[in-house]
Amino acid sequence: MTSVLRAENLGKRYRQGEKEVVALEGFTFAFPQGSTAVVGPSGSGKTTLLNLLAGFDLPTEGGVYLGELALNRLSEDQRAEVRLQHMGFVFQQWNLIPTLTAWENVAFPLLLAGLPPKARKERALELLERVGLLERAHHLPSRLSGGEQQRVALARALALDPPILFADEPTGNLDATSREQVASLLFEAGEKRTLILVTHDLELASQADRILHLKGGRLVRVATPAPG
Ligand SMILES: Nc1ncnc2c1ncn2[C@@H]1O[C@H](COP(=O)(O)OP(=O)(O)OP(=O)(O)O)[C@@H](O)[C@H]1O
Repeated sequence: MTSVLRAENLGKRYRQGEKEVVALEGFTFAFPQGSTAVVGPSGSGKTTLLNLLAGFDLPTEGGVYLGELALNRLSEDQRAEVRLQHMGFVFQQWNLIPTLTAWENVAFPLLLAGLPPKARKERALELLERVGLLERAHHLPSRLSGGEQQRVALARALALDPPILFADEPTGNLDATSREQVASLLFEAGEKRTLILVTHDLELASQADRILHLKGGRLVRVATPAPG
């Protein structure tokens, strides 16, 4: 198994007036290929961890490494470039651009990456087909259901075929049927990637290859769910 993303003794403290909040402490883990769910009570550091792993935020201790690359030694612009090239994101709020159609939303990262128009459209339509939404390609997000919007968001996250995929409560706003559809597409996409999934939903987490339990900012347990 190859490990592309690694956290070493990762920590984050926030200062709140006189007080210091330890959001994450001593987190060391190498994320292998496949899916890793991160669970824990509210305030246990899940979002903090995701923000550090993706380089949205910088740690107060330790580091995040993508192969040999130390993320915290890079500038904000360089980290944004690393995200564009190596990471895809699916969040609870779909964050689709409301004025762009489904395929244009999916094609947006391809535009940022400098692909020519024809290649952008072809790739976007191929991705929409993969998530079962080809016939919705020309719809604006407002004309799509929550589950459909989340599938568009997943297609967009996969546009540049990133080796790392982050998902934060990706099924949080969905009904049971859409939840299953999105979960199955997500885990399928995660099989050959490194999928890092933050969730409160233990049923969703149990479909991952491994589950990291955070408590009070610390990694307290790494569990492997029983297959099936
Ligand atoms: N910007 C900030 N300034 C100060 N404290 C913060 C900040 N962000 C997070 N914290 C604190 O760090 C701790 C961890 O927060 P975090 O959001 O990572 O937890 P979480 O597990 O994602 O919670 P939830 O499940 O509710 O989203 C909490 O005590 C939180 O109050």
